[in-house]
Amino acid sequence: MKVGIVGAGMVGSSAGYALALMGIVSEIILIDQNEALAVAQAEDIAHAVPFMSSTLVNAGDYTDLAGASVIILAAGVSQKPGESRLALLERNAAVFKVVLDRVLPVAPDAILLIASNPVDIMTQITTRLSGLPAHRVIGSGTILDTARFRSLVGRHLGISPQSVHAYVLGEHGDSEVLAWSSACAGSVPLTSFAAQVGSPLTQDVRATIDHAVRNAAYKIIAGKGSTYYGIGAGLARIVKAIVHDQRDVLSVSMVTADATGVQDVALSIPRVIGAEGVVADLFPVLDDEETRALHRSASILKERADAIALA
Ligand SMILES: NC(=O)C1=CN([C@@H]2O[C@H](COP(=O)(O)OP(=O)(O)OC[C@H]3O[C@@H](n4cnc5c(N)ncnc54)[C@H](O)[C@@H]3O)[C@@H](O)[C@H]2O)C=CC1
Ligand SMILES: CC(=O)C(=O)O
Repeated sequence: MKVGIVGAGMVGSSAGYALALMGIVSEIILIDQNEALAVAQAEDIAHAVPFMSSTLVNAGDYTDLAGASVIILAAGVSQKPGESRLALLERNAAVFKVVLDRVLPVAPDAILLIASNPVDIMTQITTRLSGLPAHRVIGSGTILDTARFRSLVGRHLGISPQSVHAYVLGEHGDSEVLAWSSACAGSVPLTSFAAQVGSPLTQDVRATIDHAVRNAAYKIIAGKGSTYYGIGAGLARIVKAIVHDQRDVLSVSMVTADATGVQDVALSIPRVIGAEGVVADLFPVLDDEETRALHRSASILKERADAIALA
């Protein structure tokens, strides 16, 4: 099973590193307009392989993507400190036009997995430009925000994040929605679990967690310039669900026919992921405030996606 990665910067190389350590694919091809960077990243990652797996890791050009099952698109610019994801739109849309022109002819059957920001709108643009069915163009969406949410709730409750079943919905960005009302720990509603373990989820606790999840990227970028380990692992997790046809429920972005009354908009909800890409959408039960917030998030994304000219 071959996976291509276009954009061998911090995010692309972190995804390649996570995939190589997991050993779930046979071959990884790294491509970048900076060829020397792609070669160096591939060689560095390949040197980790003997400790963990037998994945072949190489730099290549677009023709090497032939036969790839999944292609991760992580090319483009990233945020400067204080800059929003949406501010990257025009620059990364231009990069994707160039990249897709090279990717699609050689790998028409690959599932495209988008990481570049603003990831929801890049997913919408890629769906439009590629002509592929929406379920084969997946944005990493809120997979990372969901991980951040689960991590903080798990710490508060003193349990593993893997026992927290909670999702972040909507935009991977400022308008995202933490779905508290449907969240569980184990099989117990979160509020009840929190009371049982003596760590109640007060309004203050919720506000602190919401702020930390929503602003995690800004904080990390201010401290070290960019974020990459979290999304690298998240991208590898999505690839695993695809290549093993795992039917995992993950919060990812995809063009969605109707999201709280907003039509044809790419955003995240929990979705079932398997070999064909997204095989089912799962609309969580939300309270009124969360529904309003998701509608607002969908409207923001739809407006920006409709406004971008791709000619
Ligand atoms: N979806 C998510 O949760 C996250 C998304 N990101 C996004 O991922 C993207 C990449 O971020 P980083 O890896 O930190 O940036 P980076 O600057 O380290 O890497 C980007 C790479 O893209 C390459 N590139 C640019 N134009 C290209 C083209 N036309 N063809 C081929 N390669 C090209 C550059 O040479 C560079 O190596 C950004 O848009 C960033 O905002 C970052 C973190 C999390
Ligand atoms: C940069 C980014 O999108 C993140 O870390 O969430």
